[in-house]
Amino acid sequence: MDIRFSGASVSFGERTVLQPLTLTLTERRIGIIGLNGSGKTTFARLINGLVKPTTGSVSVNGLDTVRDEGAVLAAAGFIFQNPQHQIIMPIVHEDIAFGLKNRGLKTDEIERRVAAVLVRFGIAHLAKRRVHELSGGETQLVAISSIVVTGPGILILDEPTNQLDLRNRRLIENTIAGLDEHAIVISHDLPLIERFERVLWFHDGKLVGDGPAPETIRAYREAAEC
Ligand SMILES: Nc1ncnc2c1ncn2[C@@H]1O[C@H](COP(=O)(O)OP(=O)(O)OP(=O)(O)O)[C@@H](O)[C@H]1O
Repeated sequence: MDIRFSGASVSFGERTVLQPLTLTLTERRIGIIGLNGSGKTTFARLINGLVKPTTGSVSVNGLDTVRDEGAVLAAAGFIFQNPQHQIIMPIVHEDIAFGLKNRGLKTDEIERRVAAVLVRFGIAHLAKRRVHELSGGETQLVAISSIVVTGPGILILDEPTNQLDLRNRRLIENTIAGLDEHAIVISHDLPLIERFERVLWFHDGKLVGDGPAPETIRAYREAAEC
């Protein structure tokens, strides 16, 4: 993974919500922390081109998020804060197959890939269930599966343990730890990211901390006085 921000900033109208940023991301596990409204989601959305830089540029494995929009979307999958918002089909199996059907894959290839991902995430028994009847943790696993099945090398997860109980939170924590893909995780759940190789801390649209997880989390806790 090679993600490069070169003087990338984001403004909405007159308001700059992310100050110009130049950095390279290569680590397998990267956490993003900061108070509400500090720019975390905007930063993460820049990576897969859901938000375009107002100044500068962002590239993913040499692909520019503006020029090579489709290829960037395929390389970096985004799992939204509320997985309900990204689930499109009513049945688990159909939802996981949806992205592959859209890409025009043959039926047997779709079946093979969906079956593999269901087994990989331990949800084969849920294949025929209605998505809206699943628990929070199960829904999150379906959302992750629906993205992973399309084969991105990078996963961006926006508050994946938000509103999960302790058991489901642990399930998602273990799932993230076991991912073969690179993972960039936005979280207010600091223990979730405490073993990550690198943590970025945003405050008021500025990157104010960037380093190994223990140091960055400690500085963030001290600043937030909690
Ligand atoms: N499309 C948009 N139009 C206008 N302002 C926006 C837009 N998207 C985000 N913002 C503003 O940019 C700022 C940063 O938002 P962002 O969602 O990146 O923060 P965050 O750190 O992810 O917050 P949270 O922890 O609450 O999810 C906020 O003030 C938000 O209101």
